[in-house]
Amino acid sequence: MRVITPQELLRRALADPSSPAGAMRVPEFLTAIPAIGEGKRDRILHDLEISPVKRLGGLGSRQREELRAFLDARWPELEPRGGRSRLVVLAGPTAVGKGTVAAYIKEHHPEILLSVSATTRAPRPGEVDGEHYFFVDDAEFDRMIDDGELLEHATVHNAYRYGTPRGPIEKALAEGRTVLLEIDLQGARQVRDADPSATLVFLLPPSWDELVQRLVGRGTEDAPERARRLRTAKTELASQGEFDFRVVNDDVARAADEVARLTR
Ligand SMILES: Nc1nc2c(ncn2[C@@H]2O[C@H](COP(=O)(O)OP(=O)(O)O)[C@@H](O)[C@H]2O)c(=O)[nH]1
Ligand SMILES: Nc1ncnc2c1ncn2[C@@H]1O[C@H](COP(=O)(O)OP(=O)(O)O)[C@@H](O)[C@H]1O
Repeated sequence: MRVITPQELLRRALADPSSPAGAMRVPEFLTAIPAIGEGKRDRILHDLEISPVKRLGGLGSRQREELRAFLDARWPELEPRGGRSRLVVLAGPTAVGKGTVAAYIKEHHPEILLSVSATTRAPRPGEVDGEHYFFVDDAEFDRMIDDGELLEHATVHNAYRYGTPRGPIEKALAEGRTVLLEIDLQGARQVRDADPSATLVFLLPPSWDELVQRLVGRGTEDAPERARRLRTAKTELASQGEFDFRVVNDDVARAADEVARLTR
């Protein structure tokens, strides 16, 4: 049987406060950890300013951060996140807001590395090489594949090629950082095959109509291209069951924080 680490228990409690883990009182949680007796338990509660009647699922954001930091500092040797690697994939249908949510995470959770992909498409106005994408030509993209530099790659929307450079990810993971990949469904499947312990998150629109509104509102595709993408979106939505977590992008900040929380 796999032992559930305190970190994993806390993660479950925060992901679903109505779960058994969420209903657990903090003192009970602490004393369930080997090496924490009643004296130590009371000192921790006092230091972290957590009331003994608090349940894990009811912790405020500052308290949960402090509790997590405390656990991480105390048990750095524990395997992170109950056997899952810190490689996290964010996928979802066109215009659901993947780019927007990923940009929010990059700004508000600087501890998470947002992977920069290579692509054969041309830069759009304002896009910076090496920051938004590594813009390469077909020959260079082929070379990267041949030299094994890409963790995954795919042709997206039947147009350009996109791929995830392996080097920066391996370096960040080795440093214990979380790495977020914002890639398409084909790429998500390749990552899962390459690393079954990766965490796959599927971003959902609040409704189909809202998805259509976002695609139209963005104004970056003409009508035939929008129709084509919406057809693809239907098949992509049907694959959401392959993912470990589903997050509804109703509000950017809320959805981004939920994704960031799942990655801990
Ligand atoms: N497989 C894969 N897909 C990627 C990668 N980088 C970006 N994508 C996907 O490529 C698609 C097109 O991205 P982009 O050119 O920025 O245009 P967008 O449609 O406006 O987001 C999006 O669905 C991204 O998720 C990558 O490295 N690998
Ligand atoms: N939670 C949200 N509420 C309203 N509009 C959103 C939300 N998230 C994203 N959008 C808007 O939807 C459009 C598509 O978002 P984008 O990030 O480009 O999608 P994707 O990367 O999934 O194709 C953009 O115009 C963006 O501003």
